[in-house]
Amino acid sequence: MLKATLRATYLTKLKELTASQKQRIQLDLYDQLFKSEHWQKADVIGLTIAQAYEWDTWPIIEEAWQHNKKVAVPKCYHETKTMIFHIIGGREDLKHQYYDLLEPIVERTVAVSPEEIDLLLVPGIVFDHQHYRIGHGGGYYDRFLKRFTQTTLSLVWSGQVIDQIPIDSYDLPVQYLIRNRLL
Ligand SMILES: Nc1nc2c(c(=O)[nH]1)N(C=O)[C@@H](CNc1ccc(C(=O)N[C@@H](CCC(=O)O)C(=O)O)cc1)CN2
Ligand SMILES: Nc1ncnc2c1ncn2[C@@H]1O[C@H](COP(=O)(O)OP(=O)(O)OP(=O)(O)O)[C@@H](O)[C@H]1O
Repeated sequence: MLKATLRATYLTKLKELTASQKQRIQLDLYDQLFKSEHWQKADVIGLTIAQAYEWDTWPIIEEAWQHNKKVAVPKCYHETKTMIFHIIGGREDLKHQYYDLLEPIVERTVAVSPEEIDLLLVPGIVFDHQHYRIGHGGGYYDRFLKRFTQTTLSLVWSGQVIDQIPIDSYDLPVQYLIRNRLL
């Protein structure tokens, strides 16, 4: 199946999860994440502010802050399809800038280089067993991952995993997947 077809099919699947199904999956994923060594040893976590059909990232952000970890969120530059992560200290550091995405306000926050992010949580719509992913199609993470040498991890529901994604030369897999245990 083509990437675009897979993206559309699985986006629909994610949007069709009921609130309670989604909550069960999320609690399981958060639990595994917070118990993982990757999380425990990371001081700076890179993640996005989730859209409605993505796994909510606010509980992750709150947990990070409670444990004195720093949270870095990307600002997109659509001309170059690149991202720069900024450390946010609260919701007031975010505003809607690019599409519907909440992004850091540049004047209020400090940018970090990729080397300063210990653990990058990579969003995605479909994944395969080799950890390749399909995102929203901007190629933002493909470009970012090319120069990212730290740990990458995605939170994945079993309904989002397929045998094989058709990969292109620029696609890069994530290092670790945390998959839900309960169905
Ligand atoms: N919550 C969240 N934030 C995120 C991402 C994400 O997946 N989730 N991203 C993950 O990468 C980046 C933003 N990715 C985006 C990817 C595509 C388009 C977009 O509008 N695409 C066009 C068509 C593609 C194109 O222009 O080439 C469209 O849908 O019309 C927007 C944002 C950074 N922030
Ligand atoms: N390293 C790169 N250099 C140049 N172009 C790239 C690179 N990576 C991806 N692209 C371009 O970005 C486009 C989108 O790639 P792809 O469909 O794999 O995005 P995606 O992984 O679904 O999206 P995202 O990474 O934003 O979540 C491709 O058409 C490709 O031409």
